Amino acid sequence: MSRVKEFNTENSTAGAETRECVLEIKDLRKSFGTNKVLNGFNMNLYQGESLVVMGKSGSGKSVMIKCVVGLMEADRGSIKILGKELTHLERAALDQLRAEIGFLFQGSALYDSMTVRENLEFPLRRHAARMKNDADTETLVLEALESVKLAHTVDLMPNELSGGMKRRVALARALILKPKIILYDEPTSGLDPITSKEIINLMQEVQQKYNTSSLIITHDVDCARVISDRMVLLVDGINYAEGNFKELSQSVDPKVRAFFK
Ligand SMILES: Nc1ncnc2c1ncn2[C@@H]1O[C@H](COP(=O)(O)OP(=O)(O)OP(=O)(O)O)[C@@H](O)[C@H]1O
Repeated sequence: MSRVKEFNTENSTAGAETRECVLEIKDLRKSFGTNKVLNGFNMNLYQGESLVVMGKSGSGKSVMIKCVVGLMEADRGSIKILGKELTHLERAALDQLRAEIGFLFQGSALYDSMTVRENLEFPLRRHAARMKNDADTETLVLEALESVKLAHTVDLMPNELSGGMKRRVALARALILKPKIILYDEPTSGLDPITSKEIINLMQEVQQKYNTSSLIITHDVDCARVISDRMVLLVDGINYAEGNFKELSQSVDPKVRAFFK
């Protein structure tokens, strides 16, 4: 019997099964010595949806993301991205697949010694082959910056930008390869409520414009409420509960309730 508590009423996963699964995680396990961090984690991200994964500090969210992007090797389990099993891929194929995933890391992670333009050109240079038939670099850089309403900052240095602007430039950089999936790691952390709202609005806009699927790791209940089509709660190393925000926030299970206090 499944251990997962599914809150599967109304529209949470309705229709999800008929959509393409762009990221499928099955029975993911990762331990460090005796510390069993992921203990059979399962998750599906479907085309076009915004899936929020919430877990308390130290629950293994970053470990899960690192396994997905290939920065960490899982002990067991399967990760399929766009139908391709990660563990079976050679380096070149893995690199190609990585170009299908955009990341927005905590703290933006822009290169401080590069201009905004150079920051955005960086992934284009790394994946030059992917973009060879596309518009020229300048057009792509400006298009990505326009999507986050910051085309006028193209020649500025990161230290000339506010925290919220840096986050938006980082989002533009994540978008520049036109990825099918975007992974957001705590997209609103360290931002004030108004700037957080701006970022959330932009995340929704780019989702529509670029037709991406989003996996969002966050502690921010307000962010989860606004952005999630569906949520997975990571507790005790597993996908403990799944459902939409309304369903989960009305749960009587103490482990689920703890997220919404
Ligand atoms: N390289 C590592 N070596 C040993 N233990 C690790 C390593 N990386 C993570 N861990 C352990 O795995 C557990 C989960 O860490 P992780 O960073 O995934 O938590 P998290 O849910 O992302 O937390 P936070 O919300 O605070 O960022 C922690 O107990 C951490 O100490």
